[in-house]
Amino acid sequence: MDSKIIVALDYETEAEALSLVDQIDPSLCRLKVGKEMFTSLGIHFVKQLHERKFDVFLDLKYHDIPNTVARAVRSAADLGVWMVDLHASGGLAMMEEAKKILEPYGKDAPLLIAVTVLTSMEDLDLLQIGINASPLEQVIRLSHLAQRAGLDGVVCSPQEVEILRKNLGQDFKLVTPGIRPIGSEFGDQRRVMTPAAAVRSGSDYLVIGRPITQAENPAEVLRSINASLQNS
Ligand SMILES: O=C(O)c1cc(=O)[nH]c(=O)n1[C@@H]1O[C@H](COP(=O)(O)O)[C@@H](O)[C@H]1O
Repeated sequence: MDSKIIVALDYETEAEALSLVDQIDPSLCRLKVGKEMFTSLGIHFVKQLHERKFDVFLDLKYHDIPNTVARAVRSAADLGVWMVDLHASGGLAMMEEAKKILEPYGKDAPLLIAVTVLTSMEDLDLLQIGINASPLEQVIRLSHLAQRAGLDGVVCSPQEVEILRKNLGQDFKLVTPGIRPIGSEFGDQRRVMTPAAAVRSGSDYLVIGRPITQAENPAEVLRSINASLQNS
C-alpha cells in the first residue's frame, strides 16, 4: 500500500516519537520532521528515520534571500529527504534558485514544494499582514507562482484542492495539512477537512499531526484513518 498519509512528528522528545515510529511500518505512512524536532535533534533524528526506511518530509519552510534558501535546499537534498518545503511568499526568484540548485541531483532530488497560506490563517490574518485577498485567492496566486518556478507542488488547505487541481493539472502535488477526523479538536487549525473528504477532493498527501500523535493509541488511529481512505 502506498499511503497518502504523512504523520507530523511534532513531539518534544525523540523517545516519544520513536515509540510511535517503532510500532508502524513505512507502508502505513511517510513522516514529517518539522521545526520542533529538527531544532532539538537535527539531522541525527532524520537519519534514524531513514535507517527505518521511512520517507521523510523535512518541513522547515525556508524563507530567506534566494542564495540562502537554495543552499539550505541543497543541504536537504544531501541529507536524502523525500520532500522539502519553502514559503512561496519568498518570491519567484527565491523559488527558481532553489529549484535550479537541485538540477545535479536528477531523479534523486527531493520533491520541492511551496507553502502557500498557512492552514491556521483566515481572511483577517491576511488583512493584518497587508494582504487584501481571501485565503483562496492568495493560495491560487502563490500556487501559480510556484508552478512557474518549476516546483513540484504546494502545501495548501484541502478546501482549496479542487480548484487548484483544475488550474494546475494532475502532476502538481497538493499536500494538505488542516486534516481533522470527525470529532477531533481543531486546535489552531482553521481551514480544515476530514481525511476522506480531502482525498475525495484530490489531495495527494494528507499531513496529520495531533489527531494521531496526541491519541491514546497513535498507531491504531493511523490504521483506522488509512482504512477510512480505502473507501473514499
Ligand atoms: O507545511 C506544513 O506542513 C504545514 C503547513 C500549513 O499550512 N499548516 C500546517 O499545519 N502545517 C504543518 O502540518 C502539521 C499539522 O499538524 P496538526 O495540526 O497537529 O495536524 C504541523 O506540523 C504544521 O507545522
